[in-house]
Amino acid sequence: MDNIEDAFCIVIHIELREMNMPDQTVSEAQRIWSRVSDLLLADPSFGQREASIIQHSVHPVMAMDSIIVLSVPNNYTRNIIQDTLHQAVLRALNEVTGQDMTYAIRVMDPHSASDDTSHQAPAPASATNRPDIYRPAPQPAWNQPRSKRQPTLPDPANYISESTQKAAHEYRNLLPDPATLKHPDFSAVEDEVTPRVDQPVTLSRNELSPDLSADRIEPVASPVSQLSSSEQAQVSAPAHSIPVTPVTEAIVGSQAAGQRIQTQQPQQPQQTQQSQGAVKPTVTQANTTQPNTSTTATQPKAKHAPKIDPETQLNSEDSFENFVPGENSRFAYAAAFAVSESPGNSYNPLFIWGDSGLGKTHLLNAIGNYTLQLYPDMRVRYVNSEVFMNEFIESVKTGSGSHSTVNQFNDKYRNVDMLLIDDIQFLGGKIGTLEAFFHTFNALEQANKQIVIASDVMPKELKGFEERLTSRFEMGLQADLQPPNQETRVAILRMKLANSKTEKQISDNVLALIAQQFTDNIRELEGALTRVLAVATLNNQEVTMELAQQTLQDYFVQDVVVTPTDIITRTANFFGLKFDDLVSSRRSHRIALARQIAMYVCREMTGLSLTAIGSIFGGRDHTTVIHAYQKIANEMTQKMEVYQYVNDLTNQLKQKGKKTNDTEQ
Ligand SMILES: Nc1ncnc2c1ncn2[C@@H]1O[C@H](COP(=O)(O)OP(=O)(O)OP(=O)(O)O)[C@@H](O)[C@H]1O
Repeated sequence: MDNIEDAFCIVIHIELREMNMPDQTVSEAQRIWSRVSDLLLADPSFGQREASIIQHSVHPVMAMDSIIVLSVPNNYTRNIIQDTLHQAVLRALNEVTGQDMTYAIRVMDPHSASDDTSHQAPAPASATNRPDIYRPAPQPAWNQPRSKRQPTLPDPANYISESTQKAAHEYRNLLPDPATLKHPDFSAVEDEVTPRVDQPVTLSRNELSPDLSADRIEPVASPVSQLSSSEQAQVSAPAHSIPVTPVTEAIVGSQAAGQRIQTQQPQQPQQTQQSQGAVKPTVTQANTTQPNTSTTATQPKAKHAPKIDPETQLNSEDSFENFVPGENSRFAYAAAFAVSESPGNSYNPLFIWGDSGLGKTHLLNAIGNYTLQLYPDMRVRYVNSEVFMNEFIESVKTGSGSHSTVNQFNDKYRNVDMLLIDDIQFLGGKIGTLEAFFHTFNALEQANKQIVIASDVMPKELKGFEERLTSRFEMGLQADLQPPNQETRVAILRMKLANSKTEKQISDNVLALIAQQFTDNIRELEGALTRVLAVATLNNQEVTMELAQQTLQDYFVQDVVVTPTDIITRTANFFGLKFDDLVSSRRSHRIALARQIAMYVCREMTGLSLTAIGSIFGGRDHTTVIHAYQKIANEMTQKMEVYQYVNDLTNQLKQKGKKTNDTEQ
């Protein structure tokens, strides 16, 4: 019998006989499978993933006549056996038994039969009486040593739609065999895995905040002296000083995204006439697209605030389900999916890189969220590298380098099963933090814990990183994200529209028009959709081509120089506030609204990371920025004045940016 499907039919008959299944059929199956798996594991053509499946995920149930019944935990495992191991299993069975033997697979989780009921044998009535045979092994915690782990993958169908799963598995053939990837040799660093805090740590110059002049830097004692100069500056900065150190670094980094940003500490703006009192924003939109206060358009339902899990720091809103894979991102998407399904086993580290706004953070969060759905016991942590650095420096600062605080930091990032680190490029030249990250990386890699890294450039283009680290990044799988093509951009817009909860319809022509104008950055694409929806909703109009064209006319002029200082200054002026109000901790309604609008515009116009924006606004957390961004995006479609503030502010900034450009040319 060479058709595996026939075997499944036979299994149904076998199942009926299982109630009286003689024990020797069980031991016979175990004997056969043990030898078959030895043969398979000796085959060098199989990768880590297959080896792991053979060793841990396949359990012999019984052998009878010329069939062996194997149980696997889920459809995913079954598919891999059928797709990549089928012929080899048949060959090995024949070799071991000396006869034309075949196999049948039973998927243990009954729910996972959803996509193949024709193949699925019903659970035998005797199953509950034969726990050693029919029940899956107890679900172990993921922090157990790897050798003791049992398969725990529940049915993905419980968490993710069939179409998403199908797409991810379809693209999987784009991925290389994990076994072909080189893996780092850790022998050289074994002794160093836990850095000693009593040894000098060097902080590099660029870990110093550029706006902190050297004479402001107080002498620091060991182990602070082990940090780079910019890290030292942060350590020695008085608690009340403005937490700008990481921000300025990020700002410099953001130039890659085509923005020119000031790095010095923003000056308090001159009091202008405008800033003496509240200034009503000037309306600059053409009449047809002006939000109309007198109309009561259908209000979209308020989008709930993003949920950032305090423990994992994952944003629950970013999933594989709401990520639209296109030609530009299929490889990264498939790799991300594979890593979620088989963390630590397939591609480690996974290095995702691409320009701003192309979905790196989204994929990182999707990996974390999906992994936790599949493996609820796993310890997953998302961190932006700026936060990583701040926490590292804080650990040195708080305990004056004592073992306890540094160890707490180490524990936090080493005692995880999956570390997702975003914007790694930010650590360039931060010698002390890079050292800490190097050891974290090694500790995790050695323990087969999954590491996923996001960056705006590929490993070998990372600036300020030692070769020992970039070479490690290169040893996993690198997956890039490119700007999406027109078709994918339209698909993304369609999905964002569906998820926006607005009741407005937008024709394909209009979606195509928006997609044509925003080609390089999906965040901008989303921003454009938000504006078009806002104007239509507030005017109670349909979204016509004309309305869309007019709304987007001047939206995001290319090559405009916009700095956070400009944005904060102008927003403060708009609201009759001072620059300092927006970066202060004050929370009056007016200040909070102005601050949220300024954060929204910063996110849209500067390409700064969430963490960088949070730091600029008085050291706020990145989750505050996400909240502000989504709140304002939502309110723009509901409140005319919010739309106008944002629109006028953007127009003013663009005008100023253009002038600056013109002067410089
Ligand atoms: N393929 C996609 N499908 C749906 N939404 C996407 C896709 N790619 C990106 N997005 C959305 O675009 C926005 C920007 O994505 P994200 O923040 O992940 O980009 P990024 O590459 O991390 O940018 P940055 O480097 O500036 O932080 C997010 O709202 C994200 O949900």
